[in-house]
Amino acid sequence: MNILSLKDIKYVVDGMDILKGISTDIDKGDCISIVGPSGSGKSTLIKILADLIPMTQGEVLYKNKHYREYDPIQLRREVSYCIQLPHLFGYTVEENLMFPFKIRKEQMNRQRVIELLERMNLNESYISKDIHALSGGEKQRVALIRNLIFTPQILLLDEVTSALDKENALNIETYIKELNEEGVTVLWITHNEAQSTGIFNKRWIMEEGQLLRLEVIR
Ligand SMILES: Nc1ncnc2c1ncn2[C@@H]1O[C@H](COP(=O)(O)OP(=O)(O)OP(=O)(O)O)[C@@H](O)[C@H]1O
Repeated sequence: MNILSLKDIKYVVDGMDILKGISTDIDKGDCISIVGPSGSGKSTLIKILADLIPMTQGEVLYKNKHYREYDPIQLRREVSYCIQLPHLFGYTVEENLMFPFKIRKEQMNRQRVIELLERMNLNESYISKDIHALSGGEKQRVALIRNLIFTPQILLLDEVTSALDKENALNIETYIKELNEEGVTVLWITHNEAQSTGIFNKRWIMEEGQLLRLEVIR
């Protein structure tokens, strides 16, 4: 089943064609790695799919409906976006992990939070930690947990394991693979070609604002 359709997406800034008309379909359950040289437009495309920046021209359809037909809050719950240098707010890890519950007007499910912390190799004590005391890799993991407390339909990831050591990067990859097997569709910008879990079923190769090639891996 087709979950996302990209129709001739263009993005122009100051007369520069950053994205030059990208069209493709994404099936539910796809796990796609997006690769390409620096400046080829990978992050820009992901931000458009995350509904964070408006495209200059084109359409994105989610479950056959235009993005603009959805309530933006609902869309953000279903299409979740996580970046390399995530923004954590306030002072503590708890404030950040409480946020997804807060916007749903729910009490924090502490058990769920602990389960995810442990899954990401962080223990319960992290809940009360000051975010300013976290390493880059710990911040990346806290941000990822914030995105995954409520499982999204689509997960958009931009270099989310860049600050992690090999073991933690592999751990996250394994977890994302499990989510994918449960039906979450994943688009993941990664420079790490040696992803060892065989997680991806497709690869998009971008160059100069275009989708140069689409490879089917399995
Ligand atoms: N708002 C903007 N204003 C000016 N230039 C922009 C803007 N957004 C993107 N660009 C330019 O568009 C090009 C593509 O940027 P983008 O971040 O999407 O590339 P990328 O493939 O993700 O690169 P990297 O692998 O280095 O992260 C770059 O040259 C960037 O400088």
